[in-house]
Amino acid sequence: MPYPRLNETTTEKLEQETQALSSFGNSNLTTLEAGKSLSQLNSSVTGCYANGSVPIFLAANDTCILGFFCPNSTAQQPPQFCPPEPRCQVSRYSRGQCPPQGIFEPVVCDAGFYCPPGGKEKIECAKGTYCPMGSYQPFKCDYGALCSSKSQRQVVTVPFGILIAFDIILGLVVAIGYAISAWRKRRKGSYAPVVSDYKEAEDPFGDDVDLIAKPKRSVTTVLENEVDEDLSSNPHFEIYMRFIGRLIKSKEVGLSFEFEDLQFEPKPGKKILRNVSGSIDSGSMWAVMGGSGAGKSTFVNVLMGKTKNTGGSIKVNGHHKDMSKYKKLIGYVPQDDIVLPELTVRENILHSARVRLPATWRDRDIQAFVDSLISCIGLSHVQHSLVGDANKPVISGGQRKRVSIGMELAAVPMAIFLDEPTSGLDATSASSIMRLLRAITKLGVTTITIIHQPREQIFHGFDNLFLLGNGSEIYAGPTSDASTYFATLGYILPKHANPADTIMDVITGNGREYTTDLVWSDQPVEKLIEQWRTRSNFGDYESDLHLAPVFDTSPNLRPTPSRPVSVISSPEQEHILAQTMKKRGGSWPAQMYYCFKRSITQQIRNRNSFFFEIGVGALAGGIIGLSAFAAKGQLFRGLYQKPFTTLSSAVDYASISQVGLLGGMAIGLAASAPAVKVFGEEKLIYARERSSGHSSSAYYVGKMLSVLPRICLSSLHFSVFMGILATPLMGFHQMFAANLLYFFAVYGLASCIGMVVKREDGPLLAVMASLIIGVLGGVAPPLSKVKMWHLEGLWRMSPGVWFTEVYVSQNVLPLEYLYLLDVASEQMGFTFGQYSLDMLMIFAIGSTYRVLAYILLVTVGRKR
Ligand SMILES: Nc1ncnc2c1ncn2[C@@H]1O[C@H](COP(=O)(O)OP(=O)(O)OP(=O)(O)O)[C@@H](O)[C@H]1O
Repeated sequence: MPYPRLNETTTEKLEQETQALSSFGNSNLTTLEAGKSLSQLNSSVTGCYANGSVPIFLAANDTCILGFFCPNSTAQQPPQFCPPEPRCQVSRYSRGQCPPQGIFEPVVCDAGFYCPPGGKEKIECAKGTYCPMGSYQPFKCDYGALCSSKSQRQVVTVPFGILIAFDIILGLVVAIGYAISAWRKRRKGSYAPVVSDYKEAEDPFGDDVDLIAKPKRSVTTVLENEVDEDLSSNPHFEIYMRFIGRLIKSKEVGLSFEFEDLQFEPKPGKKILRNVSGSIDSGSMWAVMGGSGAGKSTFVNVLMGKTKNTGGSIKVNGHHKDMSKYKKLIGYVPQDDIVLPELTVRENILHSARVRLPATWRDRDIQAFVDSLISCIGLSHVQHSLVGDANKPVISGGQRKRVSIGMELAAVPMAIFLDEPTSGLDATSASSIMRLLRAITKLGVTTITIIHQPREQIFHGFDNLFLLGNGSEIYAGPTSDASTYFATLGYILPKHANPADTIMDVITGNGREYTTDLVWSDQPVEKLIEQWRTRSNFGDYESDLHLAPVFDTSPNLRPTPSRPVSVISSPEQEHILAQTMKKRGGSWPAQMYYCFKRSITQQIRNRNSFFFEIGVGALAGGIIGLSAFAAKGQLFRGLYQKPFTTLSSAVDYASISQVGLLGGMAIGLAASAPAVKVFGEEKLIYARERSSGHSSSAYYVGKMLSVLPRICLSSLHFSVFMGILATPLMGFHQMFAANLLYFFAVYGLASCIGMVVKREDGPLLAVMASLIIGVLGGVAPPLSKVKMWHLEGLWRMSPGVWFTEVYVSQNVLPLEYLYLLDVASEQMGFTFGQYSLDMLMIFAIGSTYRVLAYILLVTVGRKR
């Protein structure tokens, strides 16, 4: 609305009003800037439109503060405030503006215009600039922003262009990635060439033998004399064995275990392992058998150092050592298949090989080794298939089990523990896996396998048996002696039945049908244990029974020469072992890189969740932007600067704080659920890798870096849509940076939650936690109130409060000349003008979450 300039009509009106004012009496006149005496004011002309309205002089001279339009005031007629008409008052309280109530009343410069200092002019905002309400000079629009003439806000377009470009690039990268992987799959269909590369040389790594003298039994000797025919006919098997020969040069540097009176009693009175003693020679193959709940897994876990024994002792190579020291040389195939479902069979095994084999191996060799291993475990035809999981299976359960075994074999451990490796496998696959294990045992690898119901052929493949019942040892010794031993106890194992089944019946207390009337008719498990402890009957009955050998040696399995179960380790061998351990495992940067790469692959394979997260970010930004769209960028209104404070409308401290609050909460919603999965879904795989010597920090850093592109993209989508619609005054780069840091913090927080809660509870709890830090943004309850409660410190521990402070501060500071910001700051509780500190604190809190997440990762991983 054009403001009336002095003309004849208004002059007349003013004169009338002046007279009326004189008749009213001068006592009604007041000034805010008491620069004038009443006599001076008497001589002034008042210009309120409403009859009888008495103006308040706002200044003693023609003062017009920045951002105001004072077209009519002069030195003689200083700016005045006229008491507003009721309708004007309502308008000021609700919309924040009302036309001037008098001719000398200043008015804040209209949006879309700017009023240069002095306030005498109101100029249209030119194209390429924008003028929010109360501008005294135009704000320059960012490059490419939509700013027509008379714009009161800028609509940024460059970030939108960047976003589209990123999305196109992302789409192309994904498409190219798929094309490459499809091409690789086709190419890898016949990967035979690597075989010929390695087959011809007797020892392709000859000079690499820096650890030990020649092996007792060379790979060639084993290959020629001690391997079952069906294995040796596979050309890949030879390659595989030669690779193993590269690492395991001699039986003397293998791992042997001696244990005495091993006990595990997690709580008083609950004995899981009771005084288990024995020894396991290096390069021997043991089967651990017993009924369900007999303590087999516990025994193996204690032996490996995964579970701390509560009594007894374990020696490795004759020395009392911390078992965790040997983790790089020990392989463990858990009962459950802990594999990454988003990776292919080959990728799972290759990752394990890359991370655990010596850093000196060339990647080409590692790949060739993995190819040969995959062939040996019968997975060549599915090597490029995704592993999948129980919910979305891609390969069969038996194949997944073989992947799990392959991941350990790929590390060429010196001792391998397997918890029911054949469960879920068909008889042929089970035999083939056990043959492979037997072959590597002959090269010096100690193999300890928990096994249920092995078929007869597999049973005979074990050199030794360890039988457990109720946590106690029932038998430990050569498999071939077991029949004799049980005979001494009065059990005759039928010749044509599977001895494994018969033994299981006996040691679980169901062996009545195999008893002779020579001795006891039936023996409870306790009796068997007692017999084993005393062992006196063994010798007594042996000669009387004249037992024919019960176990036939399978024609497919060659007997292993029996060895004395004793271990002597020389200082030289200890040194060799120490050197071996040092050399095992990829370097830290390599491990980190492989984890990073693997995680990126997982994200690409999980593209739906990736795109969903980005889409939710865009949607959340768009919704918040829409909610503020109608305000046209005017998200704050404070009290005007002195001396025009009296002209102030109702303040609006809520809009911009709410944008900050909603922004924080929306980021929490968009980011927390996917973030919780980053580590939460992989706790088991991490624990498995960690127990095999994988660096925790390399894993963590690799994972963390891999989600940074995702965080950036989500933040960009969120910021662009919010920025375009809400058009806040703060620069886009500042808004993006704040959002990015807040995404970073939420990811950290959600990672912590994911570490400690159950997988299924993670997303919900992470969302709740991120909403809580958002609510602690200092908006409701306002930070000023929180300060009164002396709880500001608590609030300041949340990134939400710093984040909201950035939003509020950066949106009000450009209008600092117009509004009383110290009053606003006091009312709201926020401190303005500490952008760097605010950003630093969001980053610091986010980083603290990250450090906490790392500590939790290591702690939780250690417990598993
Ligand atoms: N840390 C522990 N705290 C309490 N009880 C435990 C603990 N570890 C194992 N147990 C209990 O000890 C018993 C033996 O468990 P373990 O897993 O060793 O048996 P298992 O012989 O491997 O059985 P299965 O063949 O069924 O896998 C079980 O009853 C198990 O619940």
